[in-house]
Amino acid sequence: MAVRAAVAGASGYAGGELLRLLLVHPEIEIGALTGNSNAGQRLGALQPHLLPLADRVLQETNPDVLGGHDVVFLALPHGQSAAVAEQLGPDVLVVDMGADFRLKDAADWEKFYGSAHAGTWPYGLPELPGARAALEGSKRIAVPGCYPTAASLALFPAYAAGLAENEAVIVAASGTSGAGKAPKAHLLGSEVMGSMSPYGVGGVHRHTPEMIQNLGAAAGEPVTVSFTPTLAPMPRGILATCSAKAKPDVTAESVRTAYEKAFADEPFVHLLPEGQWPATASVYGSNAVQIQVAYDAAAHRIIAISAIDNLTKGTAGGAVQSMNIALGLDEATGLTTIGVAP
Ligand SMILES: NC(=O)C1=CN([C@@H]2O[C@H](COP(=O)(O)OP(=O)(O)OC[C@H]3O[C@@H](n4cnc5c(N)ncnc54)[C@H](OP(=O)(O)O)[C@@H]3O)[C@@H](O)[C@H]2O)C=CC1
Ligand SMILES: CC(=O)N[C@@H](CCC(=O)OP(=O)(O)O)C(=O)O
Repeated sequence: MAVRAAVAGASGYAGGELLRLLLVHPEIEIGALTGNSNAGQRLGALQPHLLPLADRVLQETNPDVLGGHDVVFLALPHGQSAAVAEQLGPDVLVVDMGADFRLKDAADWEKFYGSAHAGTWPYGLPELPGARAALEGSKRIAVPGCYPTAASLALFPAYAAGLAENEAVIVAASGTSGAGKAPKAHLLGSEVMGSMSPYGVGGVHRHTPEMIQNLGAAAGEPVTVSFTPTLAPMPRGILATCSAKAKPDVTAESVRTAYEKAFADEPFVHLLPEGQWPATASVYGSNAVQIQVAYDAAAHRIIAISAIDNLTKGTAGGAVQSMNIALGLDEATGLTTIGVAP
């Protein structure tokens, strides 16, 4: 019997990407689609690439509309999910693509998001140590932020293997869809095209505590993270350049071995052959993650670089992958590692 799934936030970028994936998922039947300011609109007017759903009309986001489904995806601005989720029954699988339930530390939440902490749900990055076990059979999933997905996958093997000192430096470039559909002055075409620019500099970006949480868990001790996001003139993709000082006695060989071991059985993470480097174009529209790692002997640092599609593995693909695990389906059901090129 098909799994009925509702999508709240179906007019947004994350909701649209999720629907693109759910339309080809063999176990899913798409139920209610909701919006906010666009409630009452045809989906075809908002997401013209989702042809099979073009005549569906967006409903309002409320528990009456979202109830009665097996799975409810919340692709809402952060801070909006908790109120909706608490009105959905404990038997419904709720997958929050926003930030509301990602952080364990309430003080971190309050500092970076400026509101009361709603709680903590099993974290939807299955590749992290112990994450799959927490997702199996769960009725609540917190999908990670896009930058923490890219950065945590790039660096956790170094920490889990005890190869890196407890400070990491992460500089990541994101495509503009990471900022959502709502118009923003710094995202006007003429501001973004042909230029790269940093933002959220100096430890203030809200994804910093999420990276600290993930890398600290892998290390088994606190890790400090200096994170600098940058905006790149492309619609999709994240390239994260991550480094950490190596512990004494680390060698290029020990680093390579740790990464090979960490990703040997992963269906979506591809540790590239030595000499080949990740590129956002190679993972466009796919749930794949490309990773390469190097040991800089002169600086005594481990350098790990990852590329993801922020809307696929960074949001909607990660959500579907975690949903599959929670439902007991094969983790890769409905997902592809095949990209679009050029
Ligand atoms: N874009 C990305 O790469 C990533 C996004 N995410 C997260 O996914 C979530 C959605 O992001 P994204 O799709 O980019 O954002 P968009 O701005 O593109 O879409 C937001 C969606 O939420 C709806 N919405 C807005 N306000 C409310 C409200 N008060 N109540 C109910 N629905 C509301 C909008 O409806 P309407 O259009 O009808 O007003 C729209 O469907 C966010 O939490 C975001 O942080 C996570 C990882 C990466
Ligand atoms: C380019 C850009 O603006 N990116 C977004 C991150 C997108 C994301 O992952 O957002 P959530 O944590 O809210 O899910 C930002 O830096 O705010």
